[in-house]
Amino acid sequence: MKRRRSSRRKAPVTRRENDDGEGKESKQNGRLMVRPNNNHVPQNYNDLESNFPSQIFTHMETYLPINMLNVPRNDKANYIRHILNDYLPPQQHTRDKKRREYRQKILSNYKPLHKKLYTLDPSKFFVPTFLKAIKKNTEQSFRSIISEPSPGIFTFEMLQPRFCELLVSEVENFEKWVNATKFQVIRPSTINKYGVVLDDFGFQTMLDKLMKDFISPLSKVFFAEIGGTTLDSHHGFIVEYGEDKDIDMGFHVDDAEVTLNVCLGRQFSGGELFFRGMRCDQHLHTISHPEEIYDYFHFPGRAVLHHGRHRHGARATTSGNRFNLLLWCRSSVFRQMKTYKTDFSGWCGVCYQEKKNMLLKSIDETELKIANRIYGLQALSKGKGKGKAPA
Ligand SMILES: O=C(O)CCC(=O)C(=O)O
Ligand SMILES: [Fe+2]
Repeated sequence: MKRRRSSRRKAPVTRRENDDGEGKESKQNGRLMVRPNNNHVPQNYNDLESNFPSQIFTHMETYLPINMLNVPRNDKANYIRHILNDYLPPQQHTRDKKRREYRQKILSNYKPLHKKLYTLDPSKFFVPTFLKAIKKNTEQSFRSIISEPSPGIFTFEMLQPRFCELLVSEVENFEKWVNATKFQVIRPSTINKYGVVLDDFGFQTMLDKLMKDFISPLSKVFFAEIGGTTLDSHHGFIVEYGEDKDIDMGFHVDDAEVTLNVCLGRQFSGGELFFRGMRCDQHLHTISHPEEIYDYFHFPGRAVLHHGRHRHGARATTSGNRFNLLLWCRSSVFRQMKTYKTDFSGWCGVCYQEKKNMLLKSIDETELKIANRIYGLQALSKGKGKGKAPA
């Protein structure tokens, strides 16, 4: 089974070298206070060009030493950036810089076909049922539009047909530009030969809003245990299938905590998603149980929301063309916490079974101990009875 990775970044699943590395590394560049200064109102860093989400800067500002709290914003940003950079391996600095340059090259040369797609307009993008449920923002309102045909797989009507049509034509226009200019385009992941990364040609802000305002409310309810409450970055792309495109997608897990997958059309047959249960890293290659087997048929405008570690693949698109919008939503907090954990019984099918078996074993052992004890006591009292002198 493959682990799908975007060509943009590797899944940071490796454990940090030493547990108190934070303090040691930070000392070289700057210190943070142990507790935040709750009286200080931090500044907004939304417009900052950085490898890290802007909220991290706002959050970390409250931990700055007192003499740093009121210096110019740029100085604070640099101070924080230095500390954060200690956590990035040097190769990633270079990788991120290259990616920024790559994006800049596209942005200054590619002319969008439908500019209105680049700013999220809920009334034009989403179907009314979806909008209404998100506005209400309750588990009940979500459940009224969502079905869960198999545990952890949520499906619902999401995108308007017109929006799907326009997005597909924008993607085709981008592909046309790539071909005409012979631009060396980076595909969405290590597996795709076709498809485009939306974040690379201007959709970053729109997709960020999509994640924050429309996917996070759902993931907070349905994926709280796997980082759904703290989504803070994304990788957004389009996959393209058909005779002259990718045919299918092998069995894999996504480099995401929560994956949104919406079919944009057009006409096609085949292309079903097959799911085979959620697994942690350690149990990625274990067999599936019958109750974990589920096949999903794509339908234009309809979304599937699932855990990134829910093993899946896509069967061959046997005729026509299929375009799907994928948003891999990630949580840096969850990933950091995950490195200190070994038990994922809350969602990994095998961890769950192992924990259950251990529990059953310990119940059996306790019962045996109790039985032995009772038996011992009975034997003792019988023995005492025997030893009694007859009256
Ligand atoms: O083709 C699909 O619908 C699934 C694509 C997918 O799983 C992915 O891109 O990670
Ligand atoms: Fe996937």
